[in-house]
Amino acid sequence: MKEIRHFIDGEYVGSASGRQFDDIDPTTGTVIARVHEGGAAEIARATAAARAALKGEWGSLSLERRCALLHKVADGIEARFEAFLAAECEDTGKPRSLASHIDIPRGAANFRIFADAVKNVPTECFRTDTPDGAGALNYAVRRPKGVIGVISPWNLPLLLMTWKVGPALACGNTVVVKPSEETPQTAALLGEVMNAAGIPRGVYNVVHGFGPDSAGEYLTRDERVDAITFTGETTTGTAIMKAAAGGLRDVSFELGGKNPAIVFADADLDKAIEGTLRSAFANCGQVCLGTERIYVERPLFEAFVARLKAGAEALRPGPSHEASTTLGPLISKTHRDKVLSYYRLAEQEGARVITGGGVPDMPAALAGGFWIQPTIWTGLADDARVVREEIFGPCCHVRPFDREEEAIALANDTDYGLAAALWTRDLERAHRVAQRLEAGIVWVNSWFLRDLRTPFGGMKRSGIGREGGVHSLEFYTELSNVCIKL
Ligand SMILES: NC(=O)c1ccc[n+]([C@@H]2O[C@H](COP(=O)([O-])OP(=O)(O)OC[C@H]3O[C@@H](n4cnc5c(N)ncnc54)[C@H](O)[C@@H]3O)[C@@H](O)[C@H]2O)c1
Ligand SMILES: O=C/C=C/C=C(\O)C(=O)O
Repeated sequence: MKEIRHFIDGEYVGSASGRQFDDIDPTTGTVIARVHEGGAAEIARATAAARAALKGEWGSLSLERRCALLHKVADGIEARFEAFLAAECEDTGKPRSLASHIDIPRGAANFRIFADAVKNVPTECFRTDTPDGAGALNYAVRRPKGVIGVISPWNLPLLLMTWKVGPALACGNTVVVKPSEETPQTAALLGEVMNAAGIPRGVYNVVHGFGPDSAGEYLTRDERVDAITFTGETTTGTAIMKAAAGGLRDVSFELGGKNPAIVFADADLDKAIEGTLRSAFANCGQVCLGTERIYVERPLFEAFVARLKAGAEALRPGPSHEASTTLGPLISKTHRDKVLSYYRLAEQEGARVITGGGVPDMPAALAGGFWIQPTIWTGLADDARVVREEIFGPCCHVRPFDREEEAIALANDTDYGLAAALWTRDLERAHRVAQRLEAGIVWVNSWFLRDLRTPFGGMKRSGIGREGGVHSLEFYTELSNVCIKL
């Protein structure tokens, strides 16, 4: 049985308590590894190592050298592409075709983009007039924030963890990562790549465990942590904010969503269907940017629903490695029970089930997996819980609209504000509507098309702050202003 240990101060270590938990394969429900559960002792060791590294070789490296090392980390991920791909697919059950195009390549990209950005983003300088006429110079300088606590979710484990670790290290910080208890493997594997790349010990640390009363909560309360960057559920964000408040630690939150798509009658139907099938069902609907509410202009509504139904029913559940697999399972039995409870709720709330609504028949070898049918509903009221609450599964509700103003009001009628998609050939309308949608990211005639230099994050209950490009540098550094009297 594989054993997954913490990575602290450049070494793999077990838990002082000896406590361990199971890592489960979501395609079969079988145990694939035993994982050490970190507690206060492991968090203390990791944060001490991270603090010490700031004062050691890492803290005195030149910017050029630090960025060169981060490119070597990216090289290391690419050199061990198959190992990362196998680990990610084993932990999540997602199709290899998905992880090989999205998750693992972005693991490397998240180091490269910030190793380059940090060298090319200027800080401001002002020449200031003074009464004596000699003037003064005011210029800003960036310094690392210190030790960053990184808490990441299970849906895109390597991508979302490195989306935080990349910029944090590029800015000269050190990190303590608490990956999701559901998906420990790629965070652990990255420790080997860090050592091989020559990243000094203590710069990258990983402590496995859960949230409350476990590694996650201890990390958010540790006095040696200077800031917390978290990706996960909105309710968890609230708990972390309370824990971080004690030490007045800065937070960056990427939280939940209930993202809308608006499809106008003039949209390219083929493109709108292709994009919406991905945004509703990719990663078995476990993407925070995914679409769970779809609004279609009435003349196109019936045709759109029919095409979406056909696309959903063409998805093939199966093991990650099979090329024919286009739909993986949900991450856990607990999460599947949650999504199935919404499937039942939808019918109680009066939904018309266009397709799905249950669990597919799977071959005996996969019968223990957390499989679920992609599901499409129509006919629900705008205040139905299924239309308002994040489900985080392969399901969506489709509703017709008649006027542009109505579509904007419906799309914005949510407590969240993470992402939105808009499909129309009328570019004036695209600009007009996109700028009125209350979402951090709006895609027009596309979805999940990512430029890592752009601001990324949500408003309302979808998050605090933006990361991406210069926005990550804003969070992972402290700015000082120096005023020189000339
Ligand atoms: N906005 C984004 O970019 C984004 C991206 C991916 C996922 N998400 C959201 O994440 C959720 C799914 O992921 P999840 O189920 O892993 O989320 P989650 O909030 O249950 O857990 C996320 C991480 O937080 C840890 N955690 C839980 N409680 C904690 C606590 N009290 N203190 C410290 N750590 C704690 C977990 O162990 C895990 O590592 C969905 O709501 C999804 O929308 C958002
Ligand atoms: O499930 C949510 C996906 C988030 C994706 C990113 O954070 C990204 O593409 O940088």
